[in-house]
Amino acid sequence: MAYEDLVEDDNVDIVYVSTPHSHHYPNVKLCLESGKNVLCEKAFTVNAAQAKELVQLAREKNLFLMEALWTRYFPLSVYVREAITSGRVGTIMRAYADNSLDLNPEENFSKKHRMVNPDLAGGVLLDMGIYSLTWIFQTLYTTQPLEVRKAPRVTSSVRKYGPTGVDEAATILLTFPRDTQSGGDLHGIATTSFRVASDISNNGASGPAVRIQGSEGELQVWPPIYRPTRTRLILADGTIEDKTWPQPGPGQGSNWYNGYLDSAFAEGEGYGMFWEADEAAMALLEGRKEGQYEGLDESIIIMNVMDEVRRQNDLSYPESIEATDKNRQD
Ligand SMILES: NC(=O)C1=CN([C@@H]2O[C@H](COP(=O)(O)OP(=O)(O)OC[C@H]3O[C@@H](n4cnc5c(N)ncnc54)[C@H](OP(=O)(O)O)[C@@H]3O)[C@@H](O)[C@H]2O)C=CC1
Ligand SMILES: O=C1OC[C@@H](O)[C@H](O)[C@H]1O
Repeated sequence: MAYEDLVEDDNVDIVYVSTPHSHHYPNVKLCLESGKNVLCEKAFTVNAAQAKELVQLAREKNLFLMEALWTRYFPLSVYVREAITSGRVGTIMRAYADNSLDLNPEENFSKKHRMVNPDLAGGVLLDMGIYSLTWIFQTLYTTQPLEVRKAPRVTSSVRKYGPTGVDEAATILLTFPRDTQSGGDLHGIATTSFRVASDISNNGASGPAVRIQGSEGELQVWPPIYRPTRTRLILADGTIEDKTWPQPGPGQGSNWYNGYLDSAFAEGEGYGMFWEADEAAMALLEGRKEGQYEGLDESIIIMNVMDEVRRQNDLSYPESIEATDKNRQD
């Protein structure tokens, strides 16, 4: 079925867009213009200008639009955010987050593969770095009262991938302004790489890949941070709270293949998208127009951060996929 036919179908309430990043903007736009609600995979768009235009369109048409950042909707993430907002770790001050998978890009990806192809907005930042930024944002930004949240300042370094010129590693320092009475500025360090691993052992031996530090304690999350299953809360009074968070699915050893890379990377579990899909369905039933754990304004701010990282490191995609219809007309 052609996408044009799909969006004309009266039986369709909502469309899940899961094409390569380069195609999110035109695909989402087609859906919204045809009156369809949309759940759109990460990274939301190629740049913030595209995200802003889609958000404006969704709001004008009173349609639901949400970035499908599945991690935000896991019970594990709800627990971590609540441990922060309830004050269990004291005044939150700093977070580190790493999402690195030693993917050996030369071996695993042809130059045309969406992970490394600039024409499809390939590169580590939009595909994997988005998860490191998600952890920094959902702990240091989303946990602050809405009215005091401020976009971060950004300093970054990027290493490029020789064969195609996209980014293969990024290190981002984020400073979130916060008033002195509430604890002052917060620092976040987000890292991502195709060439080293958050957990080289693949069994947790490398330790946590997210650390969230407050005045009274620390929260830790074990990799992979896009779909974590293990947390530890350590408090200054000696408390240690270990938890595991099973993901629904056929289970390790089932030989179930998640469709990503070769069988060496089969994950054996993967129904975790249930939670974000459920959120989208609940929003439609309740008449909400955004996801409750990452609003559209926050998705735009995160796209702004990635734009800034690319600007600082002289990284751009072809104009044909950076453009918006608005800036094409100007
Ligand atoms: N949340 C998660 O865990 C994951 C999220 N993702 C995200 O999902 C999205 C898709 O990733 P993935 O499934 O790996 O992508 P694929 O490369 O497998 O493409 C998905 C679909 O997009 C369409 N497509 C692919 N290439 C092109 C192209 N050059 N031009 C037009 N359409 C194309 C095809 O749809 P058709 O058959 O209809 O033509 C294809 O089946 C990305 O945003 C990615 O970041 C990916 C993996 C895991
Ligand atoms: O979104 C994703 O999460 C799972 C990873 O394996 C993959 O790189 C990425 O696209």
